[in-house]
Amino acid sequence: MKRDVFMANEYPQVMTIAGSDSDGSAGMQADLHTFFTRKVYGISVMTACVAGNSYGIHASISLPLDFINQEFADIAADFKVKAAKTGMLADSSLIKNVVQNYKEYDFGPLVVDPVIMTKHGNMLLEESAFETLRELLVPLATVITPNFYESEKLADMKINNDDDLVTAAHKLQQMGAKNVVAKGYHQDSNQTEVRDFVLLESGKSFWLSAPYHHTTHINGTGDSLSACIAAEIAKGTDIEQAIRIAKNYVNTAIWNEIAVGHKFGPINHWAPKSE
Ligand SMILES: Nc1ncnc2c1ncn2[C@@H]1O[C@H](COP(=O)(O)OP(=O)(O)OP(=O)(O)O)[C@@H](O)[C@H]1O
Ligand SMILES: Cc1ncc(COP(=O)(O)O)c(N)n1
Repeated sequence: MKRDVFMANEYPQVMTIAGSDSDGSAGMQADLHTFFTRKVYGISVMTACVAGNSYGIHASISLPLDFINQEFADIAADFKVKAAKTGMLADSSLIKNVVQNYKEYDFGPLVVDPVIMTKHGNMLLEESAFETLRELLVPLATVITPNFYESEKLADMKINNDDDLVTAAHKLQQMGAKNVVAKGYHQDSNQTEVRDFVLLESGKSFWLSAPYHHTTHINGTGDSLSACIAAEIAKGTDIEQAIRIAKNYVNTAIWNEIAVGHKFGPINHWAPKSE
């Protein structure tokens, strides 16, 4: 039987630094589903774990900082990570620890998904850590992907319309994030469209819009969007194209629902065509 030999550069290595979500729909599990279907090799630094299911999150713990340091050291000693993303970082000490490790090793461009609260209202980051997030992590972001609520918190302003979202994106860029994907509001059952505002390092900006899908299966959309951007960057795709590919990827995964869980379900990572 002929054996195929896959060269190292055919499978770029991408790292998620995130929390585990036991129901598989969001967090690190959504990142790894995304990496797998985008044909990159997924590596994971687990920071925290939440226990939950499609009804909600019921418990949460952070992993010891020494253990997280060891995860980073082991990965750096053996792998060539081409890009990474962050997800749930729980508190200020964890953010500082991740930032310190990221500065110590070379893990390539960083996509920051500034996870603060799930779309069902569970807080995944302590309020006292918002300032640490702004000061230490935002400036490391090659791309930052806040949802509507996270843009309000990080930019410290109320967002009532498109102009406000644009202002918030500029504020995040002034804080040091190179490229910003400020995701628009999508909780209104009367809306027909979702719109995300993209502000690139060059100053170019544009809106990415898609039809609004009425569904309860949107857990992990933000995780998957940021993971797909990191996967594309690792493959060498330019930032604008990586963002466009990721938006299409998530959109297709939302529109092709799978019946998993009884309440708020996952998106379908198999639906988008993989390249
Ligand atoms: N119901 C929907 N219909 C169409 N697109 C959607 C819907 N919900 C989310 N999206 C899209 O999914 C992408 C992820 O955005 P979202 O605001 O859900 O991120 P998030 O809140 O960070 O997600 P997460 O819940 O994983 O933290 C955005 O491009 C958004 O427009
Ligand atoms: C560990 C972890 N990280 C991130 C999310 C985002 O959640 P959602 O998609 O429900 O907003 C989550 N539920 N769990």
